[in-house]
Amino acid sequence: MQKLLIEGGPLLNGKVRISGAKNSAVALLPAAILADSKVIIEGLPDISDVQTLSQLLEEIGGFVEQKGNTLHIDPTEMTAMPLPNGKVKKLRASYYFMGAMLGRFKEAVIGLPGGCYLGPRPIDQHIKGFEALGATVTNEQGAIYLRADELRGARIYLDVVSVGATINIMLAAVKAKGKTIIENAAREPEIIDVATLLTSMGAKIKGAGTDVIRIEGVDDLTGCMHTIIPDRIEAGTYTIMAAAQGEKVLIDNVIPQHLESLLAKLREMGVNIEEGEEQLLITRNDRLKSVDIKTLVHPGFPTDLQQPFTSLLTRAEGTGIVTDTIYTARFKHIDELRRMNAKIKVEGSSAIIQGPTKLEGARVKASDLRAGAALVAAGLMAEGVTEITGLEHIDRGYANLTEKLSSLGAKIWREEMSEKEINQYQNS
Ligand SMILES: CC(=O)N[C@H]1[C@@H](OP(=O)(O)OP(=O)(O)OC[C@H]2O[C@@H](n3ccc(=O)[nH]c3=O)[C@H](O)[C@@H]2O)O[C@H](CO)[C@@H](O)[C@@H]1O
Ligand SMILES: C=C(OP(=O)(O)O)C(=O)O
Repeated sequence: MQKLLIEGGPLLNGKVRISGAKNSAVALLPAAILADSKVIIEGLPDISDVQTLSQLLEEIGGFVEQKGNTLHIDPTEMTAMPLPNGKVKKLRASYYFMGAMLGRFKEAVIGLPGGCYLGPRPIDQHIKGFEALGATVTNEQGAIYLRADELRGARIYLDVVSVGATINIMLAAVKAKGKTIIENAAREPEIIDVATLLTSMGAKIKGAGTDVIRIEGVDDLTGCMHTIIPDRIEAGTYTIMAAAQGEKVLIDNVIPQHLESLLAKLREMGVNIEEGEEQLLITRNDRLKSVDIKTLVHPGFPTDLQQPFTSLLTRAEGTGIVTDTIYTARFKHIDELRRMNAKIKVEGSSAIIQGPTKLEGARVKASDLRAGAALVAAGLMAEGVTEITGLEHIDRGYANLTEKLSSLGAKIWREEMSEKEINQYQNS
């Protein structure tokens, strides 16, 4: 087990290339289950969520071959093998095996998903969708059992705008008989990316990226080749780090339109941003002003960037309020930032940040993926050395983080933890 060390202070300079989107990748891999021949996905991020999903595809009989960042998935020999335990608990997106296996085999047994603990993360809207399509769904000892004699298209109104439910229902509906309409659908770019892959496989989908998605079921889906979109959350994280501790940083392979809400807030703070077609250039402003943010469904401010944004606010002048309306308890990073001398209090679903404060290096723990990103951003700005444990969370979603930040001039490295440190970490 390793820990991450950062000696804060050096200003970041240079270019960082953004990897393929985690939240697309984790749906594209299970989507390959639906094809009757090889699916090739290019530009995948080098993260543990992708490795875990590849292993799950192999567990159900898929043949998966990795060539650099490209994955060749041959789904022809796959079966409806139950996956009640084990790797499915390691990540959130294992829930996409429900929709994809139901779509192909009309049955599936999948353990309840893991992933970042951000407060309760129910999947009732996924289940509502599967049931509307004709499936019987039961929860037995922590595993979801799904079965249908036939899937039939349906009109499904999501009570809560959910990324996972929107994609999962799409996966189950593309091979259902007749027409499915998903109303109050989520509009994240990753949903468009998954719809693009499914369309290349032969699915008939209209409206992905809007709040009404129409799907006309087809009998067969074939293999295809697909290139994944860039990760807007990784891009947003590096943009925040550049605003926090950059001199001149070029973020490459980004779709700026995917980050409009973040860029608007950064500009309001006084961050200098130049937008290119696929690049963002961030140059230093020593005096940033505090702002308030409220997370919302896309295209609002993403909850996944709220935590790193909190770290940035510690160096801005004035009081900033961060309110998370999607995950109202997503504040486990705050106690750790306080250890680093941040002046922050949590009230209900808001964190109130008083700046500017000079952060100080400390021993801190990443409780989840974006809490980890928040601590890395803080470590870059802090005086002295910050030691971060909980790297298994960071590795789920940030490809080559140490290498990328080192190439920008950060003093960052990984070290093996001693047995005593591992015990302390596991008991904390
Ligand atoms: C793998 C993946 O893509 N993860 C992302 C996805 O998670 P995920 O798909 O799990 O998040 P959802 O969009 O489903 O959740 C949004 C909100 O709806 C609620 N809800 C969701 C489903 C449901 O059946 N019932 C229900 O009440 C959730 O508790 C949450 O408050 O979107 C989140 C919100 O942008 C992001 O933080 C995650 O990074
Ligand atoms: C919450 C996240 O991921 P997951 O849904 O995979 O836990 C995230 O990417 O910030």
